[in-house]
Amino acid sequence: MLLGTDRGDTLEKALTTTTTRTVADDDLLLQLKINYYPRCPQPELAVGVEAHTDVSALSFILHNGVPVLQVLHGTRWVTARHEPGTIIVHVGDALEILSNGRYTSVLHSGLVNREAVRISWVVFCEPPPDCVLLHPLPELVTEGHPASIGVVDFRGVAPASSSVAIADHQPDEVVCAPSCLTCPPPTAAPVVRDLSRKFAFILYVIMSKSTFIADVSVMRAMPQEEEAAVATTTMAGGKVAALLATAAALLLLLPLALPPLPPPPTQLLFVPVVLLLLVASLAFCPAATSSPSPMHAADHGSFGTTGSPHLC
Ligand SMILES: O=C(O)CCC(=O)C(=O)O
Ligand SMILES: [Fe+2]
Repeated sequence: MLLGTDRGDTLEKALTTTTTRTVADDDLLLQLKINYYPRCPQPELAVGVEAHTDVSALSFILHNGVPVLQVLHGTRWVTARHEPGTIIVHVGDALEILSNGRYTSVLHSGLVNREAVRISWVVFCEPPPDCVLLHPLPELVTEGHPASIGVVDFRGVAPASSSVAIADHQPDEVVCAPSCLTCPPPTAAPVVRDLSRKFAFILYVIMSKSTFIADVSVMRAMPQEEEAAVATTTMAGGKVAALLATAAALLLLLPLALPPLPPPPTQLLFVPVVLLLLVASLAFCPAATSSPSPMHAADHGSFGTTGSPHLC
């Protein structure tokens, strides 16, 4: 034991002696808590587990090696070493009290990682929750080392004079890594991607409809004999419009293929809008002067080249 065999026995006895009875060694409570820290795209904005000390005597942390555990060392937060195949052991509040501050309970917190999920299995070794009263061991209270704290109820009702933070979970509390975990709200990227998707769809529908509407209007406006030529022209124009519409849709869909970070390519939205305007102008505002002959209509190649003043 940490304080030597004799004191170890004394500590153990203190941990298992209640106000009403003396309990056996195996009455020491071992509580298992499993923490799951999801990946987080912006770890600097998130907290996995807030800074706290464990109320236990000792905590044993089995971890999957993702180094997120922070420990206050003097005045600096340092990342605890996460050696593969090792466990991390924390001194908790109960041991700090019993040892009269010779061991100090570790203030620690958990961050989250951008790339990796962190999982930890923590075993808290604690006195039985019912009615154990903790106080510094008399052997460790001397003139030069007065009691750092009076008697405290392990349930966490620490007297005001207590220098020890009775923090973290209570023995019978349902522990809560996920609810302690706060990940920042989604960045704008997914929102923009979602908008892009909707916008692309709407745009595509508008494009196909406008092509269709233009075609029908053209047909209505044309004399019978020009219909065949105009149909050819419209088809050629329709192809250009369809191409432009597809390009616009592709540009809008592009953000979907991009990773969630870095920042959203908002400016991309302008390109399809310009294309849309271009197509619209081709569709609805053909050059007023162009009056293609049946022979050359197809050569103009511009969408909706009808020469019809009705459309513009
Ligand atoms: O996940 C860890 O390494 C620490 C978890 C912790 O501090 C706790 O559960 O009390
Ligand atoms: Fe902890």
